[in-house]
Amino acid sequence: MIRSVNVVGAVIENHNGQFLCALRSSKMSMPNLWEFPGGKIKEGEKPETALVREIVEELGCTVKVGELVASVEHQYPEIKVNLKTFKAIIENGQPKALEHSELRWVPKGELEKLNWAPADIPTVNKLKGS
Ligand SMILES: Nc1nc2c([nH]c(=O)n2[C@H]2C[C@H](O)[C@@H](COP(=O)(O)OP(=O)(O)OP(=O)(O)O)O2)c(=O)[nH]1
Repeated sequence: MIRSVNVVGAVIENHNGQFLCALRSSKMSMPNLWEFPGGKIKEGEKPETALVREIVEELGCTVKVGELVASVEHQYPEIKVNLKTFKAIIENGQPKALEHSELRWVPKGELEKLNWAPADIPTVNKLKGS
């Protein structure tokens, strides 16, 4: 059976034009790859609601979700990921790496130097060209 998951990721930009990048920990699936923080959408949940929930769980802060950046279907060897990334701004709190091994603010010109989860590349390319 083809396994597929619907996933949301947050593109969070700060006032210096840097983007919040998160390194998946060695305990997560796809370990040691950079991603946009977020996670799986639950059955019946709106993508925007899922993103707010996941950011509280992973970063301990609340965000306001904005426009869609990219919608990507990526087939990994064992799973198909449907990833939607959204712009988001922090409303309350400071992001903390509650589940990731590292958080890093990266200017857009340096985003492509990170070792990204492959499904994230179209989002990185859109930001680079924006
Ligand atoms: N969160 C997130 N996941 C991504 C991105 N790119 C990408 O390929 N993925 C993949 C990794 C995982 O296979 C899946 C998301 O799973 P996850 O482990 O982050 O989600 P979750 O927190 O809801 O998971 P769980 O621990 O509840 O099972 O999507 C991304 O930018 N953000």
